[in-house]
Amino acid sequence: MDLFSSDKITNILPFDGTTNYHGIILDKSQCDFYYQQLLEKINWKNDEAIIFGKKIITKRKVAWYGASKYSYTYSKVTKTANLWIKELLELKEIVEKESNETYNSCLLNLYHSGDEGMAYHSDGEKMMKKNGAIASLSLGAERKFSFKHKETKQRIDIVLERGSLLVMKGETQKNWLHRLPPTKKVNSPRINLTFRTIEL
Ligand SMILES: O=C(O)CCC(=O)C(=O)O
Ligand SMILES: [Fe+2]
Repeated sequence: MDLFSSDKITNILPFDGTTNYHGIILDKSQCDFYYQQLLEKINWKNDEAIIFGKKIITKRKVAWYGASKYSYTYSKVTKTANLWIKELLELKEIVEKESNETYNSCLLNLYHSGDEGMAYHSDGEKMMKKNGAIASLSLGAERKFSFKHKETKQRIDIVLERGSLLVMKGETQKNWLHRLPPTKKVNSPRINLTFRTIEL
């Protein structure tokens, strides 16, 4: 985190968690460069899960990367991490410096258009470090992102700008759900990267 960016970092949650919006941390040429590289080089796959005994295949594409071939089973489907590529290691370093945290894995999502989103959930999987920071970097189309408190149901909306960083930490996952709502207003793709720390 540099001296000049720290004053624009704000916790967007009113209580029960810390989610800092750092604003735009990548300039336009970095955004264009990494967006293209990731589109071409990432091992994108449609996500699969078994829900109520039925196989679900998402339109959104996903990929999981990390420092070793971590594997875990979620909704009866086993996933294995791909090994870091150069561009992800570069982005990881930028994000680690800006957030003052470290990460050992990254989940990537590719939303082809505003039709695709992600339903309310929290990211408290067993293999993730408890209350560990999750750093969300956005490339491509700007999208709205929403939080909903698990008890009070209070909602907080934010626009995730291209090249922006949002860092969820502390009790955010315990107390709040988040989602990427689908929207008719967006027709272009977005890539999101969430850097995380997993413990095996
Ligand atoms: O696409 C996003 O901004 C969020 C993705 C997300 O919540 C997740 O991968 O857990
Ligand atoms: Fe999430």
